[in-house]
Amino acid sequence: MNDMRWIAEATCGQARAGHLHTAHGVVPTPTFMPVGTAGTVKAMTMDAVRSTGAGIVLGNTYHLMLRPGPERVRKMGGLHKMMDWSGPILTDSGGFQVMSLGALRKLDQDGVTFNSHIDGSKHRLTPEISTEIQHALDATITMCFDECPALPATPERIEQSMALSMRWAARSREAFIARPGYGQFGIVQGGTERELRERSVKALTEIGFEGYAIGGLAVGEGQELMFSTLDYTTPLLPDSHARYLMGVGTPDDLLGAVERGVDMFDCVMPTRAGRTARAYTERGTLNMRNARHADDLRPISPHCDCLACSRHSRAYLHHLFRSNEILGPMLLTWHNLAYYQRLMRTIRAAIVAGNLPETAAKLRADWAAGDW
Ligand SMILES: CO[C@@H]1O[C@H](CNc2nc3cc4c(=O)[nH]c(N)nc4cc3[nH]2)[C@@H](O)[C@H]1O
Ligand SMILES: [Zn+2]
Repeated sequence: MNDMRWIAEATCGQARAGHLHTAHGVVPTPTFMPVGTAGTVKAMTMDAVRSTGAGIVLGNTYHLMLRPGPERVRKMGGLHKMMDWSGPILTDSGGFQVMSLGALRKLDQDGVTFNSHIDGSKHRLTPEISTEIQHALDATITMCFDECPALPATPERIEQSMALSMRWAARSREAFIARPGYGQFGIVQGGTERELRERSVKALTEIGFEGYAIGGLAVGEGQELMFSTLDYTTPLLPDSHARYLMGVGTPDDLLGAVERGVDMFDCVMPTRAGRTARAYTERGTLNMRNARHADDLRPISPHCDCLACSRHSRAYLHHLFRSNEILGPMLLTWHNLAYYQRLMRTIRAAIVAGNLPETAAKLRADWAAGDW
């Protein structure tokens, strides 16, 4: 097999459908990656994740390096065997998690020194260390080690941070060990500053990667600014490579980002919502703790084949969450991930059929129509 590659199948406006060919299998895009932060998609067995139709999952270098640690992951046969997932795994590089999780951290030109949020122990991440850990984890897709500046930030701060991330991208690429079917993605930075985004894309495409991520977004800037940043950033990226929008998003975010040329997504929303009684459906979201569900014998969604919808009722989910039963978060996480995968399949089919505008209008109308 050659290096990992994304092969286009169809376009509809800026939107693209294609396949990501990897050493661990082929993934149809657009695709949504369930978040498996610490080597588990929270509240899900991997059989359940597979049943939703997920093709690729995400892991986090930051969490896995702290616990169980790369050496123990290796002793368990590597991340794929440890998790019971033979498909592709994309690992984030740790910088974002350090900045958003690490209690105490010191950023310097060479990397980041931080104390574990678990036990306070001292650790260091650099482009080389992060890339080596991702290699030890046998990540199918390795992410560059970057710095994602917290917003709001001055254009000067964004520019300094982007320039640092581009230097770190070159060092990450230098440390990457190329293997057939494996790849490394560069991460575009530059906040919501058009000229900085353009410079970042130029720097990354001159280095050359198997795919490109758009970072520095979904950090509180809001959907309008995220979309306007995508409007001028995705068209600058090579048509022949996969594009991954990090940390996004709601169903409406996913649809709008696919319309702007994005192929890959990851977000904690469907799994986090599943644990907090929030159900995603074709008609918007439901709070399963709400008393109005107490006697409702209908499934969460009539269009869903997940275990919650095929075997149980809204009344049962309501009962489970009111009783704080562990089965509640399990079933609702399963449902939310099944909904996200069904949504991506619907969007993908519309791109291939050439009717994404009509399908998008129907999706938005249904979300606005409210519960059945
Ligand atoms: C605002 O909600 C919080 O934010 C996260 C989602 N938003 C997000 N933006 C990201 C940007 C980057 C980046 O620039 N670089 C790297 N390496 N990884 C990233 C990961 C990201 N995730 C969720 O954790 C959620 O809790
Ligand atoms: Zn369901």
